[in-house]
Amino acid sequence: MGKTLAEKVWESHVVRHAEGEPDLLYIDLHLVHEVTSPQAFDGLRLAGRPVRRPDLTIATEDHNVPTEGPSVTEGALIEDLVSRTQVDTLRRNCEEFGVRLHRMGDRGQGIVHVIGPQLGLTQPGTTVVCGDSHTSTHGAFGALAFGIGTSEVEHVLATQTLPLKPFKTMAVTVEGALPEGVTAKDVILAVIAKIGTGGGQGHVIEYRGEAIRALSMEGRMTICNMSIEAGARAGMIAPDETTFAYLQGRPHAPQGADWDAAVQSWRELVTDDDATFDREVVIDASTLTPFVTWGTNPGQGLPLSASVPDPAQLTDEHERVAAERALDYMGLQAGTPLREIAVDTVFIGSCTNGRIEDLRAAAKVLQGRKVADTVRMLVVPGSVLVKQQAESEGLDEVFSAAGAQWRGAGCSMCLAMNPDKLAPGERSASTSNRNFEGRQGAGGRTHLVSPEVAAATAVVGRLAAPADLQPVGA
Ligand SMILES: CC(C)[C@H](C(=O)O)[C@@H](O)C(=O)O
Ligand code: SF4
Repeated sequence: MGKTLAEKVWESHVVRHAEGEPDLLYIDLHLVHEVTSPQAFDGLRLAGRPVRRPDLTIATEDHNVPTEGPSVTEGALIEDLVSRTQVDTLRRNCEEFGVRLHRMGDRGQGIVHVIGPQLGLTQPGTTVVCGDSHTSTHGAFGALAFGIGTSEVEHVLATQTLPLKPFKTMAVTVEGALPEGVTAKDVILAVIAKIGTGGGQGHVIEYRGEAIRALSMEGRMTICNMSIEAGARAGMIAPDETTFAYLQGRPHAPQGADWDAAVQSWRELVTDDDATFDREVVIDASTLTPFVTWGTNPGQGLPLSASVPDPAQLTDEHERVAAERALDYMGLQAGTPLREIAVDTVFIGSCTNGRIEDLRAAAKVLQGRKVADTVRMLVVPGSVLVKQQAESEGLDEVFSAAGAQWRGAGCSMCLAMNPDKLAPGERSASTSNRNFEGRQGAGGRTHLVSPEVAAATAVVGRLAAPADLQPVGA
């Protein structure tokens, strides 16, 4: 019987298989950041072990870094003591164990899931792990990419292998072409709303179909990034010409004859025609529209044209209670049109939507327009290279002229581990991936949106799509 893409990558990495035991898989790339690595390095130290493959391990500072102020512009110490300790600990660990680290201020620094692809480290058919749930992002290249816990981080540091339990396979096929103005973010928010936050549990999702094939690599990363929000272990997209074109010439991509050989083998990385999936979901792309969340999990989303749902109409008891609680936390009334929800903060950034195409899309909406007086808008590039690219295209000037704040690279307001936070009761439209209670700051309220919707929302002051805006100059 044929094999799925995920099964092919898995099987090519098994270094030990024994009946009734997890397979031991070889890991090609281990990404490290400051939050989930300290105890792992402590464990190595205690056991007197080195890092087995420092050359396959790469670290960056992202979650705890401020995105403005002297620590960004002048290399001053991070003011917050907890954040400073985390970052300093990573620096000491990387120094001691010989791991490459992209520190604040380096050209290569940025969010862990932005820098791997950007450097050409993330390649088709590889296994990629990181102590971070959004490692699924790298699956956009046809890599099998998992988030792991801190004890697993230690295992990979020590052995470059990882015991993994078998997974189930799921296909999400998005058929047809996306309508004008509908983005990768809208697709994945719609997928999660359809299958639920537990819908992918235990599965590796492969995204397929014409609408997925038509996406750029960055759009594909946005989709795979949020697989974890559907409960999946990983998300994948088979590599194709788009993938190869993105990778070619990147610092760590193969070169010359090696490149040709690599592309030839990468072409094999497709699900066989006669392979079967444990579960299949089909979505008609033509039915999709800009999508926003109204609740406190990423599955509580609806088309922007809809209204806040009435929990009383939900038949599932669990869903009803969750919706009631979400509306209470979010300060929303059932029946309110989503377009009437006013926000005070707009955040563009994160490993979901902090890449150059996201910034271009937002700048295109803001060009010649102004952010509403009632809104503060943060635009945070996912990496220093994204920042430099954006500046070379003049995007920073578009953002600044519109009244948005142009920041340094990092996770920023995606999660409240650095100074970029919502105050209690504040409401954001955010291009990040999680809208949990307190995610962007205690008491903060988050609506997940695409960069285009975020930018239009900043202009209007209420949830809006670019199509809702007056033409510039009108
Ligand atoms: C801090 C880290 C462990 C966490 C994750 O695993 O995803 C963070 O990146 C997040 O997005 O919530
Ligand atoms: S940007 Fe957000 S989701 Fe991505 S790694 Fe950072 S905190 Fe996690």
